[in-house]
Amino acid sequence: MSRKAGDNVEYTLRSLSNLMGEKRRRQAEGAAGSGAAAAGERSLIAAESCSSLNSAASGAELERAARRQFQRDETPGFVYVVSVFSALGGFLFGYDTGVVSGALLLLKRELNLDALWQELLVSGTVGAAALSALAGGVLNGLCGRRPCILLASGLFTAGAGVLAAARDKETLLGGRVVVGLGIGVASMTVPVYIAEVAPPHLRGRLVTINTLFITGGQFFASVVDGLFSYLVKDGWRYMLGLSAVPAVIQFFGFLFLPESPRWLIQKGQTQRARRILSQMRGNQAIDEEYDSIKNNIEEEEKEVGAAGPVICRMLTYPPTRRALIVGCGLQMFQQLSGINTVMYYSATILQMSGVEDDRLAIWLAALTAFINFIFTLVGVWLVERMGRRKLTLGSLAGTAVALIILASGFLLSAQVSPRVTLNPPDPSHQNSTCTKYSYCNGCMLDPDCGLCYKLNKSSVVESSCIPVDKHSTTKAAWGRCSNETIFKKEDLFWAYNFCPTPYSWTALLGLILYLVFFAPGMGPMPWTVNSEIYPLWARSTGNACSSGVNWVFNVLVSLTFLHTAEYLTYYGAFFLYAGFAGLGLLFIYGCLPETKGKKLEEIESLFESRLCTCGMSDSDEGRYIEYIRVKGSNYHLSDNDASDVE
Ligand SMILES: O[C@H]1[C@H](O)[C@@H](O)[C@H](O)[C@@H](O)[C@H]1O
Repeated sequence: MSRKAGDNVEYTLRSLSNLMGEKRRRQAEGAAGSGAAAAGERSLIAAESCSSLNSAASGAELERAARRQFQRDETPGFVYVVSVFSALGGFLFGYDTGVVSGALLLLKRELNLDALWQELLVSGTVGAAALSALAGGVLNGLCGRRPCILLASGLFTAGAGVLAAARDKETLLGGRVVVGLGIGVASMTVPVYIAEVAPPHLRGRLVTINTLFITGGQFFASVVDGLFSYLVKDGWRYMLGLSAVPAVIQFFGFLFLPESPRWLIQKGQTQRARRILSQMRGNQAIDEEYDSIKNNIEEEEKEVGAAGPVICRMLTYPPTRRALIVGCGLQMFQQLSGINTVMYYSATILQMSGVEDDRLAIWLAALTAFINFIFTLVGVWLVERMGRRKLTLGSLAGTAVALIILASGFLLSAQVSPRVTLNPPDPSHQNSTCTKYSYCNGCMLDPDCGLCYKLNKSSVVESSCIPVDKHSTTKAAWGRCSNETIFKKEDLFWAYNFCPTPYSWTALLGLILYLVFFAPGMGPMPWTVNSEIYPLWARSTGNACSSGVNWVFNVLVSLTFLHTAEYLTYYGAFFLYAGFAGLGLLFIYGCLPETKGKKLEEIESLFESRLCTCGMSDSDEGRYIEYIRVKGSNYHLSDNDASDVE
């Protein structure tokens, strides 16, 4: 299972430099100079390895030369093409989850949607994604990754068509459910597929590109929402239908793209697997990789047996049980840190900070999505440099601090919440709860009310808490703030969901910091790590479970946010998420091992020791043991993993 067991490869050079850890390694590399850089030919490296094996400096030279040679064995463009086409699934996941907020603004007017229907259209998709992610595990195992990606793009296309042509809300719900089914299958299949075709040294980066596409899809959706919000009639048809374009491109692209070679080997289709593997590896010989995958599968079958449902085998076999706990835990903490409420709530946070205009708020929300996207790009850059563990820990620590700042912003705003000074009589004589609030804070937390006020310099004057218009939250149901054009001319303001205070910028700062920290690590790493921690026989099921957990917590957090805010107030809700982020930090510190650079077949060995003992072995991080094969046809710079010592 681990490399120890499955290795039948002859190594003629072992570079062992654990004496002074990473620092010393760098010094040695620096001293190697440019002489070694020229040593590119394999034979030359082999010759050098014989004459200078005992010298640490020469060892470093060889190491460097081999590294250069290895890097020259360029990964063929084909791997990138395959990854980008698969990541279109991530783009559609991001687009379809992101676009709905803008579409709803138009839909609720045109189709007269009440709150329940709006909720159904949002959570119908996420709920369907949760179910299909779980079912996707079985499909992936039986039919392979490629048919699942084709199925997902088919569902995306069909869903987009239904949505664009919908005449009533029931059809809309049907379309949203179909799209959700596509999202679920894509979210669990794409990371697995990319991880299986990528070479180890690029795997983290390529899988993280999928999350870059998710956040790219969310950003693109917010721009489309902004643009089509000007098209009041039928604008939503374009918003919801546009996703058919990337879906069709992905579908046709994948008709010509190959199945995962690892899945093929598992199914005994070895000739096809060899052919695809050599297409993916270009000028690098594939024997070693092929053998190691094959040996690994055979050993897995011997060790775990093939009887019973995969999930039962996973739960009874300690290494996969531990991997599953780590994978699901990561996905759970990703959602419990509140990313989707922060994104969803960004427009309001921006309004709190003084952005009065609705359209401007939509565009600024697009800016929020852009920050999420750009900082995911930072994650793509960092993942192979810092490794998964450090990146995730750093990201979650920053996220927790940002949540505390965000919550403090709301807390300060609540404490200086303006008083309600006017109490105009309700012309409809309907008893409304709004009149009972004497501070803006209470008024803002009631989803039926908003504050109508004037500003004297920067202080709120002549304020009243009035019921919100049933069809649009941008105005009051009656009174001074019920006609947008008139009240804006009269220097009146309408605040729904927020209170105007001088501390609102703290929340804005918290929001920006949140995205800056969350996006490079906690956003992509749960997907990336899950794509690599399970052995082949358990990979589909493991990813199905963890993606399911992601979607279930996504629904839970989004659906409970408004209630949580009502009971705990906004700052309470964000303090709660900060608490979850704190727990997540402990979990990740204790339980997440480093998987950077390892072959998928080697990762299982990381879960052989007791669960959550990773923090204890942190001191080993400076230790560096590396095998480099210099004789034979493959150079695989292997891992800095002490468990490889024979
Ligand atoms: O990794 C992604 C990403 O961070 C998205 O921005 C978020 O909306 C998803 O829920 C999450 O799974």
